[in-house]
Amino acid sequence: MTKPNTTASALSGPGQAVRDRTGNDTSSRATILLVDDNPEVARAIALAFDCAGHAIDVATGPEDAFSMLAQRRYNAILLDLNFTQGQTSGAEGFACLARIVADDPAAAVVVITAHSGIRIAVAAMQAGALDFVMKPWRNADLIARVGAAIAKRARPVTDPAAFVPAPHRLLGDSPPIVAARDLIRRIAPTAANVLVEGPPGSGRSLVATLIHDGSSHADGPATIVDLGDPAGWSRIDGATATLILRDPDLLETGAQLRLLDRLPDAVRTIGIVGDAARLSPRLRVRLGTIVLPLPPLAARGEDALLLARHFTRVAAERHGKPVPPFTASAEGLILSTRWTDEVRGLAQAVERAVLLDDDGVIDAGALAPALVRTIGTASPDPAAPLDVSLSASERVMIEAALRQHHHNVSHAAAALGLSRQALYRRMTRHGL
Ligand SMILES: Nc1ncnc2c1ncn2[C@@H]1O[C@H](COP(=O)(O)OP(=O)(O)OP(=O)(O)O)[C@@H](O)[C@H]1O
Repeated sequence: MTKPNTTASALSGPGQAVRDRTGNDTSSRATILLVDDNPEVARAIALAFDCAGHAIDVATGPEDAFSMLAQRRYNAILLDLNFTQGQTSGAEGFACLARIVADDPAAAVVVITAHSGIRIAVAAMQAGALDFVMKPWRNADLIARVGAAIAKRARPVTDPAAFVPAPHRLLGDSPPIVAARDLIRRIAPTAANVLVEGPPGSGRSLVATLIHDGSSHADGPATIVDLGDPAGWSRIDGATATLILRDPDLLETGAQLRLLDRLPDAVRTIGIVGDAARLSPRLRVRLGTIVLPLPPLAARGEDALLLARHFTRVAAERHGKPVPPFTASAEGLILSTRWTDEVRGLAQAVERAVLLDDDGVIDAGALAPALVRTIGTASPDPAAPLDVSLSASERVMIEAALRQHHHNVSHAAAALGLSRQALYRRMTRHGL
Protein backbone atom coordinates (compact mmCIF):
# COMPACT_ATOMS: atom_id res chain seq x y z
CA MET A 1 0.00 0.00 0.00
CA THR A 2 1.45 3.35 -0.96
CA LYS A 3 -0.40 6.37 0.22
CA PRO A 4 1.26 9.52 -0.95
CA ASN A 5 -0.33 12.64 0.41
CA THR A 6 0.36 16.20 -0.38
CA THR A 7 -1.30 17.89 2.58
CA ALA A 8 1.13 19.54 4.97
CA SER A 9 0.64 19.29 8.71
CA ALA A 10 2.68 18.84 11.85
CA LEU A 11 3.71 15.53 13.38
CA SER A 12 3.59 17.22 16.74
CA GLY A 13 0.24 18.88 16.20
CA PRO A 14 -0.79 22.12 14.55
CA GLY A 15 1.43 25.07 15.28
CA GLN A 16 4.19 23.11 16.98
CA ALA A 17 7.13 23.05 14.62
CA VAL A 18 9.44 20.08 15.05
CA ARG A 19 13.05 21.00 14.40
CA ASP A 20 16.04 18.72 14.08
CA ARG A 21 19.48 19.42 15.50
CA THR A 22 20.42 21.55 12.52
CA GLY A 23 17.36 23.70 13.07
CA ASN A 24 15.48 22.45 10.03
CA ASP A 25 11.75 22.37 10.33
CA THR A 26 10.71 18.73 10.05
CA SER A 27 7.13 19.38 11.04
CA SER A 28 5.86 19.48 7.48
CA ARG A 29 4.84 16.37 5.57
CA ALA A 30 7.02 13.44 6.54
CA THR A 31 7.64 10.27 4.54
CA ILE A 32 7.45 7.13 6.62
CA LEU A 33 8.13 3.50 5.85
CA LEU A 34 6.03 1.07 7.88
CA VAL A 35 7.32 -2.51 7.92
CA ASP A 36 4.52 -4.77 9.13
CA ASP A 37 3.11 -7.99 7.72
CA ASN A 38 -0.34 -7.55 9.24
CA PRO A 39 -2.59 -5.85 6.65
CA GLU A 40 -5.09 -4.63 9.24
CA VAL A 41 -2.40 -3.04 11.38
CA ALA A 42 -0.81 -1.57 8.26
CA ARG A 43 -4.13 -0.11 7.09
CA ALA A 44 -4.88 1.43 10.47
CA ILE A 45 -1.43 2.98 10.88
CA ALA A 46 -1.37 4.20 7.28
CA LEU A 47 -4.74 5.86 7.80
CA ALA A 48 -3.57 7.57 10.99
CA PHE A 49 -0.47 9.05 9.31
CA ASP A 50 -2.40 9.84 6.17
CA CYS A 51 -4.99 11.79 8.14
CA ALA A 52 -2.17 13.65 9.88
CA GLY A 53 -0.91 14.73 6.45
CA HIS A 54 2.06 12.41 6.02
CA ALA A 55 3.04 10.00 3.30
CA ILE A 56 3.44 6.39 4.32
CA ASP A 57 4.66 3.40 2.33
CA VAL A 58 3.96 -0.05 3.65
CA ALA A 59 6.38 -2.97 3.34
CA THR A 60 5.08 -6.41 4.28
CA GLY A 61 8.49 -7.66 5.43
CA PRO A 62 12.24 -7.09 5.25
CA GLU A 63 12.59 -7.93 1.54
CA ASP A 64 9.93 -5.42 0.61
CA ALA A 65 11.43 -2.89 2.98
CA PHE A 66 14.93 -3.10 1.51
CA SER A 67 13.52 -2.90 -2.00
CA MET A 68 11.84 0.38 -1.00
CA LEU A 69 14.86 1.65 0.91
CA ALA A 70 16.96 1.04 -2.21
CA GLN A 71 14.87 3.63 -4.00
CA ARG A 72 14.19 6.40 -1.55
CA ARG A 73 15.05 7.69 1.84
CA TYR A 74 12.41 8.00 4.52
CA ASN A 75 12.20 10.43 7.40
CA ALA A 76 11.36 7.55 9.71
CA ILE A 77 10.96 3.78 9.67
CA LEU A 78 8.31 2.13 11.82
CA LEU A 79 9.47 -1.43 12.23
CA ASP A 80 7.54 -4.44 13.47
CA LEU A 81 9.79 -7.12 14.95
CA ASN A 82 8.06 -10.32 13.79
CA PHE A 83 7.03 -11.11 10.24
CA THR A 84 6.47 -14.85 10.14
CA GLN A 85 3.29 -16.35 11.55
CA GLY A 86 3.96 -17.77 14.99
CA GLN A 87 7.30 -15.97 15.41
CA THR A 88 7.49 -13.87 18.55
CA SER A 89 11.22 -13.76 19.30
CA GLY A 90 11.80 -10.55 17.38
CA ALA A 91 14.83 -12.11 15.66
CA GLU A 92 13.61 -11.18 12.16
CA GLY A 93 13.07 -7.58 13.20
CA PHE A 94 16.45 -7.37 14.91
CA ALA A 95 18.21 -8.64 11.76
CA CYS A 96 16.33 -6.04 9.73
CA LEU A 97 17.13 -3.29 12.25
CA ALA A 98 20.82 -4.24 12.26
CA ARG A 99 21.04 -3.92 8.47
CA ILE A 100 19.11 -0.63 8.41
CA VAL A 101 21.32 1.08 10.96
CA ALA A 102 24.55 -0.44 9.61
CA ASP A 103 23.75 0.98 6.18
CA ASP A 104 22.39 4.25 7.51
CA PRO A 105 23.39 5.24 11.03
CA ALA A 106 21.19 8.35 10.65
CA ALA A 107 18.01 6.30 10.13
CA ALA A 108 15.18 7.22 12.52
CA VAL A 109 13.77 3.81 13.44
CA VAL A 110 10.85 3.37 15.82
CA VAL A 111 10.04 -0.21 16.75
CA ILE A 112 6.41 -1.22 17.01
CA THR A 113 5.62 -4.58 18.48
CA ALA A 114 2.95 -6.58 20.19
CA HIS A 115 4.49 -9.86 21.22
CA SER A 116 7.82 -8.72 22.48
CA GLY A 117 7.82 -7.42 25.97
CA ILE A 118 9.37 -4.20 27.04
CA ARG A 119 12.72 -5.97 27.50
CA ILE A 120 12.92 -6.72 23.78
CA ALA A 121 11.85 -3.21 22.86
CA VAL A 122 14.61 -1.81 25.06
CA ALA A 123 17.07 -4.20 23.41
CA ALA A 124 15.92 -2.81 20.04
CA MET A 125 16.80 0.68 21.24
CA GLN A 126 20.22 -0.56 22.28
CA ALA A 127 20.54 -1.98 18.76
CA GLY A 128 19.90 1.41 17.18
CA ALA A 129 16.14 2.09 17.30
CA LEU A 130 15.26 5.53 18.64
CA ASP A 131 12.04 4.60 20.37
CA PHE A 132 9.39 1.92 20.63
CA VAL A 133 5.60 1.73 20.63
CA MET A 134 3.64 -1.22 21.97
CA LYS A 135 0.55 -2.56 20.20
CA PRO A 136 -2.24 -1.67 20.70
CA TRP A 137 -1.12 1.89 20.16
CA ARG A 138 -2.77 5.26 20.46
CA ASN A 139 -2.53 7.18 17.18
CA ALA A 140 -1.60 10.47 18.82
CA ASP A 141 1.15 8.79 20.82
CA LEU A 142 2.46 6.91 17.77
CA ILE A 143 2.57 10.04 15.63
CA ALA A 144 4.21 12.06 18.40
CA ARG A 145 6.93 9.43 18.93
CA VAL A 146 7.69 9.22 15.24
CA GLY A 147 7.87 13.03 15.13
CA ALA A 148 10.26 13.08 18.07
CA ALA A 149 12.44 10.41 16.41
CA ILE A 150 12.63 12.47 13.22
CA ALA A 151 13.50 15.58 15.19
CA LYS A 152 16.40 13.74 16.86
CA ARG A 153 18.06 13.01 13.56
CA ALA A 154 20.40 15.61 12.16
CA ARG A 155 19.84 15.07 8.46
CA PRO A 156 16.55 16.28 7.01
CA VAL A 157 15.25 14.53 3.94
CA THR A 158 14.77 17.23 1.36
CA ASP A 159 15.45 15.12 -1.71
CA PRO A 160 14.64 11.49 -0.85
CA ALA A 161 16.36 10.06 -3.93
CA ALA A 162 19.61 11.89 -3.25
CA PHE A 163 20.09 10.50 0.22
CA VAL A 164 19.64 6.78 -0.22
CA PRO A 165 22.58 5.45 1.78
CA ALA A 166 25.00 3.63 -0.49
CA PRO A 167 24.86 -0.03 0.65
CA HIS A 168 21.05 0.03 0.74
CA ARG A 169 21.10 0.07 -3.05
CA LEU A 170 22.90 -3.26 -3.46
CA LEU A 171 20.17 -5.82 -2.94
CA GLY A 172 20.57 -9.50 -2.17
CA ASP A 173 20.75 -11.89 0.76
CA SER A 174 23.30 -14.37 -0.65
CA PRO A 175 26.62 -14.61 1.21
CA PRO A 176 28.68 -12.90 -1.54
CA ILE A 177 26.31 -9.91 -1.65
CA VAL A 178 26.09 -9.63 2.13
CA ALA A 179 29.92 -9.70 2.14
CA ALA A 180 30.02 -7.08 -0.66
CA ARG A 181 27.73 -4.74 1.31
CA ASP A 182 29.90 -5.19 4.37
CA LEU A 183 33.07 -4.49 2.39
CA ILE A 184 31.49 -1.37 0.83
CA ARG A 185 30.61 -0.04 4.29
CA ARG A 186 34.17 -0.59 5.47
CA ILE A 187 36.20 0.56 2.49
CA ALA A 188 34.03 3.31 0.99
CA PRO A 189 35.14 5.96 3.51
CA THR A 190 38.83 5.07 3.04
CA ALA A 191 41.12 6.03 0.14
CA ALA A 192 41.73 2.39 -0.84
CA ASN A 193 41.93 1.53 -4.53
CA VAL A 194 39.36 -1.12 -5.36
CA LEU A 195 38.89 -3.59 -8.17
CA VAL A 196 35.28 -4.66 -8.69
CA GLU A 197 35.40 -7.99 -10.50
CA GLY A 198 32.48 -9.76 -12.15
CA PRO A 199 30.69 -10.41 -15.42
CA PRO A 200 29.10 -7.47 -17.31
CA GLY A 201 25.68 -6.58 -15.95
CA SER A 202 26.38 -8.08 -12.51
CA GLY A 203 26.28 -4.73 -10.72
CA ARG A 204 29.93 -3.65 -11.05
CA SER A 205 29.13 -0.02 -11.94
CA LEU A 206 26.55 0.11 -9.17
CA VAL A 207 29.15 -1.06 -6.64
CA ALA A 208 31.76 1.39 -7.96
CA THR A 209 29.23 4.22 -7.57
CA LEU A 210 28.30 3.08 -4.07
CA ILE A 211 31.96 3.13 -3.02
CA HIS A 212 32.28 6.68 -4.32
CA ASP A 213 28.97 7.71 -2.73
CA GLY A 214 30.15 6.42 0.64
CA SER A 215 33.42 8.37 0.43
CA SER A 216 34.33 11.87 1.56
CA HIS A 217 34.24 12.93 -2.13
CA ALA A 218 30.58 11.99 -2.53
CA ASP A 219 29.48 15.61 -2.91
CA GLY A 220 31.22 15.74 -6.31
CA PRO A 221 30.92 13.34 -9.23
CA ALA A 222 33.42 10.56 -9.88
CA THR A 223 35.34 10.69 -13.17
CA ILE A 224 34.32 7.66 -15.22
CA VAL A 225 36.63 6.55 -18.02
CA ASP A 226 35.73 3.78 -20.44
CA LEU A 227 39.25 2.65 -21.36
CA GLY A 228 38.02 1.06 -24.58
CA ASP A 229 37.29 4.58 -25.85
CA PRO A 230 40.60 6.31 -26.70
CA ALA A 231 38.91 9.74 -26.49
CA GLY A 232 38.09 9.10 -22.82
CA TRP A 233 41.71 8.73 -21.75
CA SER A 234 42.21 12.51 -21.63
CA ARG A 235 39.84 12.67 -18.65
CA ILE A 236 42.29 10.62 -16.58
CA ASP A 237 44.61 13.65 -16.30
CA GLY A 238 41.83 15.91 -15.02
CA ALA A 239 40.61 13.52 -12.32
CA THR A 240 40.92 14.90 -8.82
CA ALA A 241 38.96 12.64 -6.46
CA THR A 242 37.60 9.28 -7.60
CA LEU A 243 38.51 7.75 -10.95
CA ILE A 244 36.33 4.86 -12.10
CA LEU A 245 38.18 2.90 -14.80
CA ARG A 246 36.09 0.57 -16.93
CA ASP A 247 37.69 -2.54 -18.44
CA PRO A 248 41.43 -2.08 -17.81
CA ASP A 249 41.71 -5.88 -18.09
CA LEU A 250 40.59 -5.72 -21.73
CA LEU A 251 43.59 -3.53 -22.70
CA GLU A 252 46.66 -5.14 -24.24
CA THR A 253 49.76 -5.21 -22.07
CA GLY A 254 51.31 -2.11 -23.70
CA ALA A 255 48.18 -0.05 -23.08
CA GLN A 256 47.97 -1.33 -19.50
CA LEU A 257 51.48 -0.07 -18.87
CA ARG A 258 50.65 3.30 -20.45
CA LEU A 259 47.64 3.52 -18.15
CA LEU A 260 49.82 2.76 -15.15
CA ASP A 261 52.18 5.62 -16.04
CA ARG A 262 49.29 7.99 -16.54
CA LEU A 263 47.39 7.41 -13.30
CA PRO A 264 47.62 10.45 -10.99
CA ASP A 265 49.04 9.53 -7.58
CA ALA A 266 46.55 11.39 -5.43
CA VAL A 267 43.49 9.93 -7.08
CA ARG A 268 41.52 7.00 -5.76
CA THR A 269 40.86 4.44 -8.46
CA ILE A 270 37.98 1.99 -8.70
CA GLY A 271 38.57 -0.49 -11.51
CA ILE A 272 35.75 -2.45 -13.13
CA VAL A 273 37.02 -5.74 -14.52
CA GLY A 274 35.75 -9.07 -15.79
CA ASP A 275 38.89 -10.90 -14.76
CA ALA A 276 41.57 -9.32 -12.56
CA ALA A 277 44.00 -12.05 -13.63
CA ARG A 278 44.19 -10.41 -17.07
CA LEU A 279 45.83 -7.33 -15.55
CA SER A 280 49.59 -7.00 -15.77
CA PRO A 281 51.09 -7.65 -12.32
CA ARG A 282 52.12 -4.00 -11.78
CA LEU A 283 48.73 -2.62 -12.76
CA ARG A 284 47.06 -5.26 -10.64
CA VAL A 285 49.02 -4.06 -7.61
CA ARG A 286 48.26 -0.38 -8.37
CA LEU A 287 44.53 -0.87 -8.85
CA GLY A 288 43.66 -3.72 -6.57
CA THR A 289 44.42 -2.94 -2.95
CA ILE A 290 41.05 -4.50 -2.35
CA VAL A 291 39.26 -6.85 -4.77
CA LEU A 292 35.49 -6.95 -4.45
CA PRO A 293 34.10 -9.97 -6.30
CA LEU A 294 30.58 -9.99 -7.74
CA PRO A 295 29.65 -13.53 -8.77
CA PRO A 296 27.17 -14.21 -11.57
CA LEU A 297 23.51 -14.28 -10.55
CA ALA A 298 23.46 -18.05 -11.06
CA ALA A 299 25.81 -18.34 -8.07
CA ARG A 300 23.67 -16.15 -5.80
CA GLY A 301 20.87 -18.62 -5.07
CA GLU A 302 17.52 -17.00 -4.36
CA ASP A 303 18.85 -13.48 -4.99
CA ALA A 304 17.63 -13.74 -8.59
CA LEU A 305 14.06 -14.00 -7.33
CA LEU A 306 14.48 -11.24 -4.76
CA LEU A 307 15.91 -8.96 -7.48
CA ALA A 308 13.17 -9.94 -9.92
CA ARG A 309 10.52 -8.94 -7.34
CA HIS A 310 12.38 -5.67 -6.74
CA PHE A 311 12.53 -4.87 -10.46
CA THR A 312 8.84 -5.72 -10.75
CA ARG A 313 8.03 -3.15 -8.08
CA VAL A 314 10.25 -0.55 -9.72
CA ALA A 315 8.79 -1.17 -13.19
CA ALA A 316 5.21 -1.19 -11.90
CA GLU A 317 5.79 2.12 -10.15
CA ARG A 318 7.52 3.61 -13.19
CA HIS A 319 4.71 2.63 -15.54
CA GLY A 320 1.86 3.28 -13.11
CA LYS A 321 0.68 -0.33 -12.99
CA PRO A 322 -0.17 -2.62 -10.07
CA VAL A 323 2.64 -4.97 -9.01
CA PRO A 324 1.98 -8.35 -10.66
CA PRO A 325 3.13 -11.49 -8.82
CA PHE A 326 5.13 -14.25 -10.55
CA THR A 327 3.60 -17.63 -11.24
CA ALA A 328 5.46 -20.69 -9.93
CA SER A 329 6.77 -21.41 -13.43
CA ALA A 330 8.08 -17.85 -13.76
CA GLU A 331 9.88 -18.23 -10.43
CA GLY A 332 11.37 -21.51 -11.65
CA LEU A 333 12.53 -19.83 -14.83
CA ILE A 334 14.10 -16.92 -12.97
CA LEU A 335 16.04 -19.25 -10.69
CA SER A 336 17.14 -21.70 -13.35
CA THR A 337 18.19 -19.31 -16.08
CA ARG A 338 21.65 -18.01 -16.68
CA TRP A 339 20.64 -14.50 -17.67
CA THR A 340 22.57 -13.02 -20.52
CA ASP A 341 23.75 -9.67 -19.18
CA GLU A 342 23.18 -10.88 -15.64
CA VAL A 343 21.18 -8.54 -13.36
CA ARG A 344 20.61 -6.06 -16.18
CA GLY A 345 19.20 -8.81 -18.40
CA LEU A 346 16.87 -9.94 -15.63
CA ALA A 347 15.73 -6.35 -14.98
CA GLN A 348 14.96 -5.82 -18.65
CA ALA A 349 13.01 -9.07 -18.97
CA VAL A 350 10.98 -8.19 -15.88
CA GLU A 351 10.25 -4.63 -17.01
CA ARG A 352 9.11 -5.89 -20.40
CA ALA A 353 6.85 -8.45 -18.72
CA VAL A 354 5.35 -5.79 -16.41
CA LEU A 355 4.74 -3.48 -19.37
CA LEU A 356 3.06 -6.12 -21.48
CA ASP A 357 1.18 -7.82 -18.64
CA ASP A 358 -2.54 -7.84 -19.13
CA ASP A 359 -3.75 -10.52 -16.75
CA GLY A 360 -2.23 -9.39 -13.45
CA VAL A 361 0.42 -12.12 -13.17
CA ILE A 362 3.76 -12.73 -14.82
CA ASP A 363 4.18 -16.24 -16.14
CA ALA A 364 7.27 -17.89 -17.58
CA GLY A 365 6.10 -17.19 -21.11
CA ALA A 366 5.91 -13.46 -20.45
CA LEU A 367 9.51 -13.41 -19.24
CA ALA A 368 10.92 -15.33 -22.18
CA PRO A 369 8.57 -17.57 -24.16
CA ALA A 370 11.57 -18.88 -26.05
CA LEU A 371 12.58 -20.59 -22.83
CA VAL A 372 9.36 -22.44 -22.11
CA ARG A 373 11.11 -25.39 -23.71
CA THR A 374 13.83 -25.27 -21.05
CA ILE A 375 11.34 -25.23 -18.22
CA GLY A 376 9.52 -28.20 -19.60
CA THR A 377 12.61 -30.34 -19.26
CA ALA A 378 13.08 -32.27 -16.03
CA SER A 379 16.19 -30.39 -14.95
CA PRO A 380 16.88 -27.16 -16.75
CA ASP A 381 20.53 -26.56 -17.32
CA PRO A 382 21.41 -23.54 -15.17
CA ALA A 383 24.42 -22.89 -17.37
CA ALA A 384 22.32 -22.64 -20.52
CA PRO A 385 22.39 -19.10 -21.86
CA LEU A 386 19.09 -17.25 -22.14
CA ASP A 387 17.94 -17.02 -25.72
CA VAL A 388 17.73 -13.29 -26.19
CA SER A 389 18.33 -13.35 -29.92
CA LEU A 390 16.55 -10.68 -31.93
CA SER A 391 14.27 -13.30 -33.41
CA ALA A 392 13.27 -14.72 -30.02
CA SER A 393 12.72 -11.23 -28.61
CA GLU A 394 10.59 -10.30 -31.59
CA ARG A 395 8.46 -13.37 -31.06
CA VAL A 396 8.07 -12.48 -27.37
CA MET A 397 6.91 -8.98 -28.24
CA ILE A 398 4.46 -10.17 -30.87
CA GLU A 399 2.96 -12.83 -28.63
CA ALA A 400 2.61 -10.37 -25.77
CA ALA A 401 1.02 -7.73 -27.99
CA LEU A 402 -1.44 -10.27 -29.38
CA ARG A 403 -2.31 -11.44 -25.88
CA GLN A 404 -2.70 -7.89 -24.64
CA HIS A 405 -5.04 -7.03 -27.52
CA HIS A 406 -7.05 -10.24 -27.32
CA HIS A 407 -5.62 -11.43 -30.66
CA ASN A 408 -6.93 -8.43 -32.52
CA VAL A 409 -4.19 -8.17 -35.17
CA SER A 410 -4.94 -4.55 -36.11
CA HIS A 411 -4.66 -3.38 -32.51
CA ALA A 412 -1.55 -5.49 -31.83
CA ALA A 413 0.08 -4.15 -35.01
CA ALA A 414 -0.67 -0.57 -33.97
CA ALA A 415 0.79 -1.21 -30.52
CA LEU A 416 3.95 -2.61 -32.10
CA GLY A 417 4.22 0.22 -34.60
CA LEU A 418 3.77 -2.16 -37.55
CA SER A 419 1.32 -2.34 -40.41
CA ARG A 420 -1.16 -5.24 -40.34
CA GLN A 421 0.63 -6.84 -43.27
CA ALA A 422 4.01 -6.50 -41.63
CA LEU A 423 2.67 -8.13 -38.47
CA TYR A 424 1.07 -10.97 -40.46
CA ARG A 425 4.40 -11.59 -42.24
CA ARG A 426 6.20 -11.79 -38.93
CA MET A 427 3.53 -14.03 -37.38
CA THR A 428 3.93 -16.43 -40.28
CA ARG A 429 7.70 -16.39 -39.90
CA HIS A 430 7.39 -17.27 -36.19
CA GLY A 431 4.71 -19.89 -36.80
CA LEU A 432 2.10 -17.95 -34.82
N1 LIG B 1 22.43 -6.33 -6.37
C1 LIG B 1 21.75 -5.38 -7.04
N2 LIG B 1 20.74 -4.73 -6.43
C2 LIG B 1 20.00 -3.80 -7.09
N3 LIG B 1 20.23 -3.45 -8.36
C3 LIG B 1 21.25 -4.05 -9.01
C4 LIG B 1 22.05 -5.03 -8.38
N4 LIG B 1 22.99 -5.44 -9.27
C5 LIG B 1 22.78 -4.75 -10.39
N5 LIG B 1 21.75 -3.91 -10.25
C6 LIG B 1 21.20 -3.03 -11.30
O1 LIG B 1 21.35 -3.75 -12.53
C7 LIG B 1 21.78 -2.88 -13.57
C8 LIG B 1 23.11 -3.38 -14.15
O2 LIG B 1 24.14 -3.17 -13.20
P1 LIG B 1 25.51 -2.42 -13.55
O3 LIG B 1 25.31 -1.37 -14.60
O4 LIG B 1 26.11 -1.98 -12.27
O5 LIG B 1 26.31 -3.63 -14.18
P2 LIG B 1 27.82 -3.68 -14.70
O6 LIG B 1 28.40 -4.90 -14.16
O7 LIG B 1 28.50 -2.39 -14.43
O8 LIG B 1 27.61 -3.85 -16.27
P3 LIG B 1 28.36 -3.13 -17.48
O9 LIG B 1 29.81 -3.19 -17.18
O10 LIG B 1 27.96 -3.94 -18.66
O11 LIG B 1 27.81 -1.73 -17.52
C9 LIG B 1 21.87 -1.49 -12.97
O12 LIG B 1 20.64 -0.82 -13.19
C10 LIG B 1 22.03 -1.77 -11.48
O13 LIG B 1 21.57 -0.71 -10.69
